[in-house]
Amino acid sequence: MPDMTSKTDWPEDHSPTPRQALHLSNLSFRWDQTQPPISYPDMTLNSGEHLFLRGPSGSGKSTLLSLLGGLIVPATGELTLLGTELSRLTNGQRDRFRADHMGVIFQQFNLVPYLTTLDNVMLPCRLSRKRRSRALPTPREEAESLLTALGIPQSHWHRRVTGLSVGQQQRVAAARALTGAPELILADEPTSALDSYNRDRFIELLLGLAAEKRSSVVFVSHDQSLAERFDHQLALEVAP
Ligand SMILES: Nc1ncnc2c1ncn2[C@@H]1O[C@H](COP(=O)(O)OP(=O)(O)OP(=O)(O)O)[C@@H](O)[C@H]1O
Repeated sequence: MPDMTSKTDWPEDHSPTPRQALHLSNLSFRWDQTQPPISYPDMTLNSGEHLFLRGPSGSGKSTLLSLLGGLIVPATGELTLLGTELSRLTNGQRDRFRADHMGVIFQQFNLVPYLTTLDNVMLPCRLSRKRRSRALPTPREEAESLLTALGIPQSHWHRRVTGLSVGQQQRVAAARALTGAPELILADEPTSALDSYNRDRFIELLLGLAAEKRSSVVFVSHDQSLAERFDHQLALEVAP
């Protein structure tokens, strides 16, 4: 059985932000006919709440992030993000939806190697007018304040991002995910390369900045000790 726990009550919401960040109903996905489908428990995450997603290798954590990111479409069921049922969108509309509403932090960070640190952080604002309009006071100033908050020295801002350490690149990826206040941040094992001090500090910063921007975080990790920092947990199991 999935383990879903809720520790917080959602405060009264007077903003125009949709109340539900995500809702899964009867969701399943099949990579190919030789494998059993991966089935996901029904769940709802309210706007601004954070979800810790865990489960053994092969249980479908990364597959769920790909479904949430609209990179693949479900075999059955519904996946509703911010009130929009993703499978009703065309491929192009899903790409636009992702650019407008989601920040992603993957294990390999996916930073653009020939761009500077600052240009990497501002990239989502170049790709989405919505993100640009929410990057306050300006995309550049927001990028600078995120980099400062995440402890990236100013001397690194105009360097190619590949010149930064792995831990620094990871924080640049977090700044890029947060820029333009997307409603949903998807993070796939972003702390796997860090020692426990830097891991704790990174999560504190990520959740603190996400709270400022009222973004929901879906965070995948094998590290159960991190779970208590999240509003909800979802435990997946490998299909029999
Ligand atoms: N691109 C793919 N093509 C075919 N099968 C895939 C693909 N990606 C994942 N799978 C299969 O789907 C299942 C779930 O994989 P997934 O990567 O989602 O698990 P995970 O829980 O993220 O694992 P890990 O903790 O090892 O990253 C596995 O059986 C895997 O082999």
